[in-house]
Order: sequence, then C-alpha cells, then structure tokens
Amino acid sequence: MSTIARSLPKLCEAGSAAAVIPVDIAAAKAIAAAVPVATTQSVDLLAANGRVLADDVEAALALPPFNASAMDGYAVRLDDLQGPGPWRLPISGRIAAGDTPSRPLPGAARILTGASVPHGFDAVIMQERCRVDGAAVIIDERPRVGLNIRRAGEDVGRGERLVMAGDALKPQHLALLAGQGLTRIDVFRKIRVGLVSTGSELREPGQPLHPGQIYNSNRVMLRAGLDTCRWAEVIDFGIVPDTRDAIGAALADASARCDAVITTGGVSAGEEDHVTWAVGSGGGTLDVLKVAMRPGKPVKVGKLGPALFLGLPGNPNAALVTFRMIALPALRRLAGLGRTAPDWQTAATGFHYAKTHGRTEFVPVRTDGQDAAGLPILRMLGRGSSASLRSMADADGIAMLSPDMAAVEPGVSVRFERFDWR
Ligand SMILES: Nc1nc2c(c(=O)[nH]1)N[C@H]1C(S)=C(S)[C@@H](COP(=O)(O)OP(=O)(O)OC[C@H]3O[C@@H](n4cnc5c(N)ncnc54)[C@H](O)[C@@H]3O)O[C@H]1N2
Ligand code: MOO
Repeated sequence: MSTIARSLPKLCEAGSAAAVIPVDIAAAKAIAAAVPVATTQSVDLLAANGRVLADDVEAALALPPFNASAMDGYAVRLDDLQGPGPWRLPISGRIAAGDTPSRPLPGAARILTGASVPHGFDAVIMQERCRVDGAAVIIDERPRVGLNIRRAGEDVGRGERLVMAGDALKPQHLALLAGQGLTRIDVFRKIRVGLVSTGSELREPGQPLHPGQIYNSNRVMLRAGLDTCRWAEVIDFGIVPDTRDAIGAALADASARCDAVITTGGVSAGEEDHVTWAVGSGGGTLDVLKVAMRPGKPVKVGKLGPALFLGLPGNPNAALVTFRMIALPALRRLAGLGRTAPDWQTAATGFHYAKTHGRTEFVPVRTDGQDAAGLPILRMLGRGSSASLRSMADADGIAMLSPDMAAVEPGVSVRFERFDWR
C-alpha cells in the first residue's frame, strides 16, 4: 500500500512513480478496501424493495399451506371410479377459494381454482374434461392420483431457505416473503455516498456558461445511477473548484459524513489535479493510482479516514467506465451485497478496432442482431473517446476488450455488460 504523504507532493501530482495495475486487481483492491456495513434496520416489506437483506429468511409456513385445486372443475375420489367408465357421480357440494366445507362431501364436489381440496379427494378433473348432467357429473377418463392438485408444501417446504443475507431484494422476493405473511424485514442500513465534482471549469445546468466552461454532466450521471441503487443514499457536495484548499475541505467534510466518497476530475498529472494531494494531506491512503485500462487510467482507490475513497477521472466516459468496473463493485460490498461483480454476458464483436496490446479497453456498444451461435453482435459507438457523452448515451452497454487483444476483428467473443444500474 502506498501512503500519500504531505511531504511527497510531486509524487502525488504526477503519479509518475506509481505502478500500473490490471483492472481486475484494481477492482479487487477497491472491494477489499470496502468494509461492509454492519448496522441493520427493520423496514416494512414494501420499503425493503431493492434493499440488502441482513439475515437469511427461512420458511415458517409451507406453500401452499393446504392441498389446493389448480383448476375449476370437480374433485373426485379414485375409489369411486371402479370398473370401466364413463362414471356418473352425484355433485354433493361446492368449494370456492377460502371455503372449508363443514360436512363430508360424498361423490364429486364442484371445486374452484385455489380452493382447499378436502381430505379424501385425490384428483380434480377440469370442467372442460367432464360433463354435467343435472346434479351429477359424468367422467369419461380415469384421472391419475393428484391430477390438478397443488400439494401442500410442493412450492416451499417448512424450514427451506427463501432468501440469503446479502441478496438485494427484488419484487419477486417480496412476493415470496409476503407469501410467508411477513410484514417487516431486517436489512442493512443504506450506505451514504458522497459525490464531489471537482473542476473550476464546471457549471451546473441552468447557470450561464462563460467561455472555457462546460456543464457538469458527471454529477447527474452518478446521482441518477446511484438513485437506482436503493441500498445507497447520495450526499451531494456539488462542484468544488480546482484549489487544494477547496478540495481538501470538501474531502474532509465528505469523509466525516459518508461511508464512501466519490470524486470526479483532478486525478491525472496536471498542476490543477489536486485530489491525490488532498487525500494524502487529509491522512488518507491510496492503494490504486494507475490502472492498465482505457478509459480510466488515472483512477484512484483508497481510504480517507474510515471512508472508502474512489477518485474517478473527469472525462465522462472514463468516469462511467471506472464507476461501473471499480467503484460500483466496491460500493456493493460496502452495502453488504453478496454479488459485487459486473453482470457479464458473452457477445461477438461486429466491428474493427485498433487497440493497444497489454491494457484492457472498454468501449460503448449497441447490440445489433445475433450471430450463428446466438450471441448478440456488438456495434461499437464513436471512436472510444474518453470525453464523449454521445457514444455512451447511445450505448446499450460496455464491451471489455482484454489486454491480450490487439487489432479487434468482427466475430471475436468478448464480455459485455448491459447498462443496468443496480
Ligand atoms: N499529462 C497527462 N495528462 C493527462 C493524463 C496523463 O496521464 N498525463 N491522463 C489523461 C486521462 S487518461 C484522463 S481520463 C484525464 C483525467 O483527468 P482528470 O481526472 O484529472 O480530470 P480533469 O482534468 O479534471 O478533467 C478531464 C476532462 O473532463 C472534464 N470534466 C471534468 N469533470 C467533469 C464533469 N463533472 N462533467 C463533465 N466533464 C467533466 C474536464 O473539463 C476535462 O475536459 O486526464 C488526461 N490528461
Ligand atoms: O482514462 Mo482517460 O479516460 O483514458 O482519457
């Protein structure tokens, strides 16, 4: 681990002495620097949507809780269907969902979907497969035992594990937990993520733009992205100008109030790039200084007090790629999620691209049809400029071109991550 000390400002500014590390190692170091939150809270079932489950949940209730009819039809006993058919059985009652008959029902019973099948009946014949004649039902075909009956416990057995600690709860998990009658769920508290947009050239949308200035696009991109992560809340420190004092003060404030601090800009080699210096002067440490990736080479990862520090490059495409490949996995771990890695799919290149051997390159892509093996074919957008807002806005996701690749030809299998922000 390299400690960035106040006494080494030259090293911090240029970062020139830092080793360049592969992107998977950089992501692993970021994940390792993230200490998962331990505090839990009990929330309403609906409020648990997207939150990280704190403890395994086991089924206290078998599902279905009783033998239930899967069809509208007639419940029968196979013992009543002796000898050759057809068979004629008197209809002795009617059972709708929620009913529990108070008397024995000999012969057949009219039964509706979801109704409890009384003890003794061993099949339900759907109404399209039999005929009603007055107060009797005529059955032509002998059913098998259990036909159209959902057995008690066939979906969920008592004591089965339903969801695991570290799962991000999806709507269908909530349905499963609702099926258990649960109203409150223990989840990890939300992590607080501080966002700092460094850059004296930046203005917020709505403000007048003077020559040499640009609008802050990283802030809204990262905020909107993090807003979809229901396990995180953002504390926005706005735009901070490129001075050591301003950045130092913003980082001190952010690290005192947040579990993770994300900066954009100010991490490369120029004399206005003060973020690395400010981390060191605030007593922080950096584990990752340069990564063999494009875009995103100057990304920084470390600790700032107890907070995880993630210094992303200012170029929007570089900020997006480093956020998804390095920052998001670390934030997921911080939030207590079991799954931290990007959700990779395999796809086939549908483009030519001259890439630099020895580094990982990430390019914005759109899917366009399938190859003969059924893999999605990727079209590359733009020329891979790290400053491009347009190409990533048009993209379905990011393709990873591995370090061993040089000239990329169509038809090569690559990893592809769709933009999905949780
Ligand atoms: N001499 C060197 N120069 C640069 C190097 C290098 O190694 N040596 N690396 C280049 C690479 S790669 C990148 S990426 C950038 C990263 O620069 P910084 O993170 O220090 O970012 P800035 O210089 O502050 O800004 C870069 C670029 O992005 C624009 N920007 C910044 N913040 C925002 C924002 N919130 N929204 C929209 N756009 C933003 C900024 O205006 C600059 O155009 O450094 C290269 N240089
Ligand atoms: O890391 Mo930079 O984005 O390659 O230009």
